[in-house]
Amino acid sequence: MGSDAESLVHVLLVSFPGQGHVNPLLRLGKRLASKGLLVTFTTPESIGKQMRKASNIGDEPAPVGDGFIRFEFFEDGWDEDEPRRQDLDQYLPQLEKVGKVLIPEMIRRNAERNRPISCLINNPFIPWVSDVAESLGLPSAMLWVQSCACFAAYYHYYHGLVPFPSESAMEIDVRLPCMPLLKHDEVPSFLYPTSPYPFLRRAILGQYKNLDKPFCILMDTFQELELEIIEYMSKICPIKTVGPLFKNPKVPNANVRGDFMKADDCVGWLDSKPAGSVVYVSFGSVVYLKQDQWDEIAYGLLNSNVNFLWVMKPPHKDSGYTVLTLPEGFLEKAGDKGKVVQWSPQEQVLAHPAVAAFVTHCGWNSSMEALASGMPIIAFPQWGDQVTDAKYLVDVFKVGVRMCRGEAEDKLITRDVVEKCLLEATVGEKAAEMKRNALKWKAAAEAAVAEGGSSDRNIQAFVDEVKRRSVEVALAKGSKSTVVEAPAAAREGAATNGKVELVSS
Ligand SMILES: O=c1ccn([C@@H]2O[C@H](COP(=O)(O)OP(=O)(O)O)[C@@H](O)[C@H]2O)c(=O)[nH]1
Ligand SMILES: O=C(O[C@@H]1O[C@H](CO)[C@@H](O)[C@H](O)[C@H]1O)c1ccc(O)c(O)c1
Repeated sequence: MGSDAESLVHVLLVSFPGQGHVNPLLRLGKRLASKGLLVTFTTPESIGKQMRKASNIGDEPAPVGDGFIRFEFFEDGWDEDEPRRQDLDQYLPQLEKVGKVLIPEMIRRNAERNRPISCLINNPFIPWVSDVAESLGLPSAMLWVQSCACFAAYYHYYHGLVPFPSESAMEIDVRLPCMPLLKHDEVPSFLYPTSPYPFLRRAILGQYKNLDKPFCILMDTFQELELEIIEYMSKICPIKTVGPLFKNPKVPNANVRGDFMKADDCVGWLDSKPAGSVVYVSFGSVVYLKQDQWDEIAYGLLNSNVNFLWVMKPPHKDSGYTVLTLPEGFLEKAGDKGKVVQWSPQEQVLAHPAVAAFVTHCGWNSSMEALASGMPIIAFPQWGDQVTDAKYLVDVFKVGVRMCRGEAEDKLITRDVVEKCLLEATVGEKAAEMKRNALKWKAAAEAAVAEGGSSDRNIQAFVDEVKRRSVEVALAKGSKSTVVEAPAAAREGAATNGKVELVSS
């Protein structure tokens, strides 16, 4: 590795191996690198393999702005074809067991190669990363990859601060400070007593058990979007909003991406369509609908007569899902009005002038990408944070219409409802109003990440703090020579050029 990269303060980003977790952490990594850090991104090799195949990940550190980003993956201890990876109840404990050994080894290896790590950053579901940091005397931070509203909901649940739906009172509404009243089915659904995903509730709440360890909780949201709840929770936790992370104003190294699948080409097709004429339909990387629901959506799309781009990702072979099919003759009937792909370049799609609205499962990444692209949505949430995000997108941010309330409702949304929602979001006064609101959020998002905006200031403050702490870490370890751009406070009385040189003892 070039000595340029070696002289930079080095942070290690450890990601849960899900697309909705890798994307925001990698985007954060690029942002930190652009501000002059050396960033190493790690996640299990099973995903590393997919990322290398689908994206442009080389062996050398990639230059990003003033810094660099590089990748190192770790083995999770299971065979390549192990089906238990699809069962988080079994996989999360395995990751913790292996990660607690391999991440310290990775940190030691990097120190031996003249790039000592000064800070660890993880995303939710793998809270043990802050235990690793603590055991090695390193500072850690956590990137929360959902909304601040969801963060607050989990926080109040974990500490038992307000009543939540329980077995004895399933349908109670939940009143949280600085938030609209949440109906029982608008609370993150992992908290329902009947949730079929208790392991995800445990995984998220594990993060709250460890919440005193990270010195900073970074959030992929922005001050202006969730003003009151961010101010409220910031008095309780060391929160810094840094989103929307996907909007990187200086577009540094757009080649570094973390897709698990190569995106199909659909931009040429979009180019051939009139402005505001296409509905984009995607349910993210994990949600998988039932065949009868898929059929209703297909007929709703045909009957509405809109142009559509529909993502139909294949299920993982060990997921237990059967492959969805399209109704007979569907593609012929749609003709050039419709295009079906396995994976899309979503950021490009949402920014495309042909796209009028987005049918989304309301994962937080998709929600932020839509908001920050000025894209009205049609909410089709299923579980977890998605049901809360849908509430906010429709009733608070006012950029969408609701097509369903979530998986727990167990209701087939018929083709008539699908058609009605598609038309409501694309034609008429309500559609125009949602578009105006969406464009306001787009402008606010751009201002937040622009130089001097709320998220940009927070990123800069975080980078300065990491650099300041790296000096402390190096002093405590009596480590090898590390040259850092000193933050203003540390510069007083220090060496020239705003640089501090620490020499090994
Ligand atoms: O065809 C697709 C579908 C999704 N995504 C990306 O995958 C991520 C999905 O994250 P989200 O939180 O929306 O949902 P999840 O997949 O985690 O449920 C987002 O960054 C999307 O831009 C994409 O690039 N192409
Ligand atoms: O939670 C999982 O994925 C998604 O994460 C996003 C960020 O937290 C969130 O906004 C979205 O709604 C989720 O779908 C996830 C769950 C289970 C699993 O096996 C995964 O690989 C990811």
